[in-house]
Amino acid sequence: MASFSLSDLEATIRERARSGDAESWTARLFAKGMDKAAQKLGEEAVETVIAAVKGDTKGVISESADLLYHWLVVLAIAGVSLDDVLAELERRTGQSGVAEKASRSQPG
Ligand SMILES: N=c1c2ncn([C@@H]3O[C@H](COP(=O)(O)OP(=O)(O)OP(=O)(O)O)[C@@H](O)[C@H]3O)c2ncn1[C@@H]1O[C@H](COP(=O)(O)O)[C@@H](O)[C@H]1O
Repeated sequence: MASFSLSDLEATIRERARSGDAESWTARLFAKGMDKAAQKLGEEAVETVIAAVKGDTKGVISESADLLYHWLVVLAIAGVSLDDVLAELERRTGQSGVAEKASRSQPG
């Protein structure tokens, strides 16, 4: 299991965005704004889909890494944190738990 987390990458992205470093892809993407970042996210999503459909395992891993990185950039520009998304996923888990219990208690 990798010791690196999406939370680590989110922190790196925020730090690089603040740096304004001309060599930093992250800083340059933030400077270009949401339209460019969202476009890159869409491209990486499509490239991931293509790799998956082709059965290209290495491609799926590499494109997924690009996808997650650009997804976190879009989240940051949108002012949304990884925690916000995880909280929503957690809420849904709770909801499905309630739905499952309800269906189990139904007769027949
Ligand atoms: N995980 C990534 C990461 N994944 C992808 N990319 C960059 O995303 C870019 C997009 O890939 P493309 O193949 O589409 O690039 P491109 O064809 O040059 O782009 P366009 O011409 O389409 O605009 C590439 O330049 C990659 O380097 C990333 N850039 C940075 N990170 C992380 O962010 C950290 C900070 O990076 P800097 O901001 O560059 O310091 C790094 O240490 C990494 O941890």
